[in-house]
Order: sequence, then structure tokens, then C-alpha cells
Amino acid sequence: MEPTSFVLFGATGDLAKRKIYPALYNLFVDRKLPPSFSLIGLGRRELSDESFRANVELSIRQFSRRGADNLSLIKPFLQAFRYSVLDISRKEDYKKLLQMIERREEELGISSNRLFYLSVGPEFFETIAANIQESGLGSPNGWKRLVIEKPFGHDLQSARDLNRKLSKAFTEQEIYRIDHYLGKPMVQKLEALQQNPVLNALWTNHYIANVQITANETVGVEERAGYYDQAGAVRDMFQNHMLQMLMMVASHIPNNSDSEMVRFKKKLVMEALEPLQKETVKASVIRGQYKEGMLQGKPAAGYRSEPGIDSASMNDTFIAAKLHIDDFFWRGVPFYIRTGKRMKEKSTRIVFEFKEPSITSQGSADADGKSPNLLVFEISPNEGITLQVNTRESQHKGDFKPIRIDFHESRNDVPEAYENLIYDALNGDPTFFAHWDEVELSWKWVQPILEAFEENLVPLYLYEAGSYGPAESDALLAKDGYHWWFDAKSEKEIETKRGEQQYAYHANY
Ligand SMILES: NC(=O)C1=CN([C@@H]2O[C@H](COP(=O)(O)OP(=O)(O)OC[C@H]3O[C@@H](n4cnc5c(N)ncnc54)[C@H](OP(=O)(O)O)[C@@H]3O)[C@@H](O)[C@H]2O)C=CC1
Ligand SMILES: O=C1O[C@H](COP(=O)(O)O)[C@@H](O)[C@H](O)[C@H]1O
Repeated sequence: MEPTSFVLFGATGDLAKRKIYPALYNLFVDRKLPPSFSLIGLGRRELSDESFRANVELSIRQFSRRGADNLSLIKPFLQAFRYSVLDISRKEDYKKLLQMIERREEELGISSNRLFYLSVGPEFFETIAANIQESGLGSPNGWKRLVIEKPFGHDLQSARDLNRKLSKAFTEQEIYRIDHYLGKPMVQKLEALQQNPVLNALWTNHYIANVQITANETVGVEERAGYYDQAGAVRDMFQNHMLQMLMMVASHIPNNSDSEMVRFKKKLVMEALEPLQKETVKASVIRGQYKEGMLQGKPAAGYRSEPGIDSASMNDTFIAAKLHIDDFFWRGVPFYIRTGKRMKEKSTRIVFEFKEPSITSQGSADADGKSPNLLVFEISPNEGITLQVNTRESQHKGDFKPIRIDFHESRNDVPEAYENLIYDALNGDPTFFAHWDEVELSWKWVQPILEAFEENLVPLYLYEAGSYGPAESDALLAKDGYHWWFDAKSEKEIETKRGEQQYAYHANY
């Protein structure tokens, strides 16, 4: 890996503290940082290098997956850290920054490879990119890269405007748009798994009845009312993370593909998505908002009573949609996607339900006692793959019973999404970053939904906190003879589900 100066805008912020420093430390421990590495943290508040390092250490103690007991390498790690005050709008601060970077590069004897990480609000992206260019921070004696956080625009037009402005200072190859779901290890595994000939052979409309992509969260709006009440689930999760997961499962990526091919295939999926019309969005999209309820045994407030939320807010905290990909592989297979806050349990997963001619509707067992074969990718909070197949019980010949072939990763061994993404950005590997074409096509596809919500052409269904969303989301699948898999409707069912899993047949592969 090439020597790098990591220039972090927003070094005193929440994301840096909770995600970026712990990820960098874990990479350091795993010897995955460049041998010559310099980090310059930037923010408005006055901090000495020592207090900056002390803050970084604190955040690693608090948030690193390795825990507070595994900090033997913290001192050498922190040696790379420096801090400088910078106000984003003050041009002279960029000159000062340039001098500081050059001084560090000289001290370390390294070339001018500079990674600019914008961990600041989106309103600053354009100004920073322009100032980096004007102040000569991109040096001809090395590469420059721009790592940029979400949100990338608020709708199609604003995303296009932002991209045009960033393009004045950075080429597409230099821009790394973070979608942290693309950094999740199981999402990354999808790339390799679908190239596997066994799975690849099954991964089509010949065998698959439907695909379900779920990202349920138990958290509510938290302290982000100002942002979330303007964004809603459709912008916060659906346009980016959910559609990225869709692209990852639905693209047929050939063996030994490079990043260009992966991104090209993902783009083809978005191009093949059947477009929606604003007037008919309500036929395939369910909009929900949580009201008060009970979550994990405790009362939970409704969205409109959350601090900072308008008491008449029509914002969506839940969205479910049925999509069709009109291509050779997926024609006729519905993709159901849902995400919501204050749901019964935290679970991100993708379920492939296989066709089975003898299965009755509702996915329930038919007269033979069979239920559909399923392939399940659990993305979080646990990482795993389960193949559920029908077999006959040896004692009671004739009875069908699903068995589960299970692979689960031990949690401490799993790198965090930000570790994977920062490592890739340092290496110049853009595979798991969102290309502009994907972002633009996602916004384009979502735009009629935004407009239909804005104009109240889609009903807003209230659902109880601690539930699985509005009943209309279940009805969306029921109309086609399906149901959402693995929604445990009661605590008792969750217990039974856990019990069954203990008996599952375990195989390592
Ligand atoms: N927090 C999270 O979990 C997630 C955040 N994001 C995105 O990451 C980005 C950062 O979010 P987050 O860390 O939560 O935000 P915070 O508000 O916690 O931090 C903002 C940072 O920006 C700095 N800053 C603000 N104004 C200026 C200015 N005029 N000049 C220089 N620095 C400035 C602040 O430094 P100081 O106060 O010292 O000036 C601070 O370091 C946002 O784009 C957000 O959407 C994306 C996903 C998750
Ligand atoms: O980007 C976001 O993601 C989180 C959910 O991420 P996860 O890794 O915990 O699944 C979500 O809570 C947040 O609202 C959104 O901005």
C-alpha cells in the first residue's frame, strides 16, 4: 500500500469518533494501514495534538470492536495523528493545511498521496472540494482522492448539481462515495457468492419465486430530528442502502470481474428496473410512520412526539415496495424491499424464496407438509448464510421437515463496514463505493416516490412501535401469495425460532 496522508474534515464529529477512528485502529492492528501513514484531523475547535490524540484514544476505547482491553498498540498508532484548526469557508486555512501536509510528508519522506475524507455536513462538500483545488492541495507528485459521506443530494436535481460541482475538482475515478452497507462483509460476500457456479445456476427466474430485502431497525429518530424529518426512510435508507443491496443481489457479475465490471453490472440492474409513475406509486409502495407502542417490553413514543419532530409530520419512517427488474434473469420475479424504524427487532437480511410447484400460497406447508426452500443472507446484527431445504424425517417416513444448513460468523472476527471501506479507499479500489451512474439512476427511480409522498398521493399508514410495520406491507405480499419471511409475530415465536435454530444442522463452507 502506498504511503498516504489522510486528511480528515470533521475530525471532532460524531462519525469520526464512532466509526472512523475505531476502523483505523483495527486496520493498524491488522497491519492494513500503509507503513508510512499520516493523519491530519481538522475542525473549528482549538485542540492541541495531545488533546486530539486523547480524544481519539477515548473513542477507540469506547467504540472499537476489539474492546478497551486490546489497546496495546494505541501509542504507536497515535503517533501518526496531528490536528489543525480549519474553518471550511476560510481560504487561508487551506494554505496553512497545505504547509502542514507538506511538512509531514517531508518528515516521513513520502510522496504526496492525499486522501481527503469529508466527515462533515453535505452543505460543505462543494466548498471543500473547490478550496482543495484552488489551494493546490492536490499535488502533481501523487494521487488525490475524495471520500464523501451520505447524503449525496436530496433528490435527483440536487444530486446532479452536487456531482457537477464536485466534478470540477475531482474526476469520477477520484471520488469514493461511501454507502456503508457496501462495506458490510456479508454484502461484499454477495459479489463472490453469485459468481459461485452452484449459486449462480439457481440465481434466476427459473428457480426463484421472489426476493425479499429487509432492513428493520429498533431505533427511532434519535437526535437527528432536523435531518430525518426532511429525509424520511425513503431518502435515509431506501434510495441508497436498499437499492445498493438490490444491485448487489440482482446483478449477474461474471467470474474474475474487476471493479469496472461490477459497477457496470450494477448499473444494468438499475436501468432494467421498471420505472414507477407518480400517479400509480401507491399500488406498489407502502408508506408508514410509527405511533406509540411497546418495544422490547418498554413503552416507546410515537414519531410525532419525538423531540424536534413536527406534531403533524407526514414523514415516512417506514417504506415497503414491490419492484420488477425487466431483464433476462429476473423477468417475472417480484423483489420486495422494506425498511423501517422502531420495528420489533433489528434485522437486515435478504431472502430468496425458491419456486416449488407443490407449495400452496402464503408459503405455508401443503398437504405434503413441505414449505418453500429458502436461501437467507443475514447481514446484521449477525452475519450468516442459511439454506433451508425440505427433507424427510428418518423416523417418520413421509413427513417433510425443513432443515437448515447454517454458516454464521463469530462477531468479533467480522470487520466493521468502515474498516473495509477505508482499506479499499487507501488502496484505490472503488468496487464497493457508489459510482455516480448508480447514484443518479437510484435518484431517478425514486423521484416519482418522492413526488407522490410530497403530494400525498400515497396514504401514510401508522404502525405501532415494536411491530413489523403497517398491515398494508403484509398485504403487498399477500396479494401475490407470499409473506415476509421470519417476522416473529410474538415473543413466543421468537423463542421457538431460536429453539429451532439450535437444532439446525451446521456445516462449514
Ligand atoms: N454520525 C453518523 O453516524 C453518520 C454521519 N454521516 C454523515 O457524516 C457527516 C458527518 O456527520 P457527523 O460526524 O455526525 O456530524 P457532527 O455534527 O457530529 O460533526 C460535524 C463535524 O464538522 C465540523 N464542522 C462543522 N462546521 C464546520 C466548519 N464551518 N468548518 C470546519 N469544520 C466544521 C465539526 O467540527 P467543529 O465542531 O470542531 O467545528 C465536526 O467535526 C455528515 O455528512 C453525515 O450526514 C453518515 C452516516 C452516519
Ligand atoms: O445510514 C444510516 O444507517 C443507519 C442503519 O445502519 P446499520 O448499519 O445500523 O444498519 C440508520 O440508522 C440511519 O438512520 C441511516 O442514516
